[in-house]
Amino acid sequence: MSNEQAQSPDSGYLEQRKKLAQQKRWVIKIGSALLTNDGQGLNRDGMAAWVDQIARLLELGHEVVLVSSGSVAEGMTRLGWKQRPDQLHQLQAAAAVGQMGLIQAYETSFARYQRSTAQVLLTHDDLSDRTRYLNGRSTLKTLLQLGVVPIVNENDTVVTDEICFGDNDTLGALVANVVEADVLVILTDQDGLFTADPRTNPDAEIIHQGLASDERFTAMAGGGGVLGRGGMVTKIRAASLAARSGAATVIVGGRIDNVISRLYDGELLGTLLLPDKEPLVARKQWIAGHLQTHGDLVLDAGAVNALRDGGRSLLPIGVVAAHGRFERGQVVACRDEQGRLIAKGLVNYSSSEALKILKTPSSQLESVLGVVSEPEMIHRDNLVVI
Ligand SMILES: Nc1ncnc2c1ncn2[C@@H]1O[C@H](COP(=O)(O)OP(=O)(O)O)[C@@H](O)[C@H]1O
Ligand SMILES: N[C@@H](CCC(=O)OP(=O)(O)O)C(=O)O
Repeated sequence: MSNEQAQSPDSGYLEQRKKLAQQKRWVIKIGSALLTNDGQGLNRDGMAAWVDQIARLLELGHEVVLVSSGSVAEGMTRLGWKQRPDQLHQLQAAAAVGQMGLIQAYETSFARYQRSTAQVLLTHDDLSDRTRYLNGRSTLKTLLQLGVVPIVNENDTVVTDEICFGDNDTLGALVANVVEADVLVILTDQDGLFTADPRTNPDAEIIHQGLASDERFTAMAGGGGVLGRGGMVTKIRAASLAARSGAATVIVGGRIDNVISRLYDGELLGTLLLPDKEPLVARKQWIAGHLQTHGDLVLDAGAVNALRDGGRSLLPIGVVAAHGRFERGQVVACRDEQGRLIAKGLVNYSSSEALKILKTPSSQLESVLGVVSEPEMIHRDNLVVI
């Protein structure tokens, strides 16, 4: 979605909203705070109402991937647990039990419209591995072509970071990148992003529109509630991740009557965060989407400038230190000497080789390493400046 109007806050809000109806591929993320009926199992009425609206979008020729939380809460109900357990393996067990109920509820609800659903359980690591990423992408795209609604959640049985943090927002953004969605809708328990957390600041005002990269929003965003836990911080970060593949993000209250349909009809609801840079090609999105990198390269000031301003490759001569263990072809973070993240990229040398060629001119690589495959530490085609 284009951002021409994003810079002029007073004009064009409604113009931008009208464009939502033209967006073909939607990723809709429904958060725990909404799905879990204040901890008493799934909010089935809410789910049925969102499904009604999604069915309308599908009927109108749009494609929808649903990213849904709620497995832990449903699992707790099925297991008769009143309190969210502290122990990780119990949370994971609850998620495994509850995922059944979650999928059953969606399956039944979409069946009213003769729509099939598909369960897709992913981890961030799956999306960091190039082969799994490509497999995941083709499966999701095939499901969309078949008119099936993929319902994505984290694979909580095998990962622990996300379940602790309670963050499906990032997963929603990564899925938006994978399927190259046009719009990411994040349904939550507040009407949108406010100037401060409205739970503690009754005077806070809603932000109608902005740029996904605007760092002021991160400062306004606080953590989450009891059931959902990532809070607004993860939603803002998700908007900026989604923007990398050109998707606009709407953060909006899922309890607003007919919210998805009304957004589609161009009503000024929630917060629209627009992408403000050209979308990255798919390979670069995949690199940028890596939340965990395999190691760090520390760059001198000249190398930082060459990457930032010159769009150049990273040469070994500009690398002053290498940390961590990585292999050729893995994603590493590039930092300046103060530790700030500058870029991420696919490295041409393993960590042991990289340590041997720190600050080395490309012409001398062969004498140090014996053989030289590439003169660059990271080629610019494999580098994303952050
Ligand atoms: N600036 C803000 N604007 C709106 N909500 C905010 C803000 N800062 C923090 N929040 C909190 O974020 C919560 C939503 O996030 P979260 O609890 O993780 O929900 P979900 O399960 O939908 O992801 C809200 O209940 C709200 O209290
Ligand atoms: N994957 C887990 C937790 C994910 C979660 O709570 O995320 P969020 O909805 O962003 O607060 C679940 O389905 O319960």
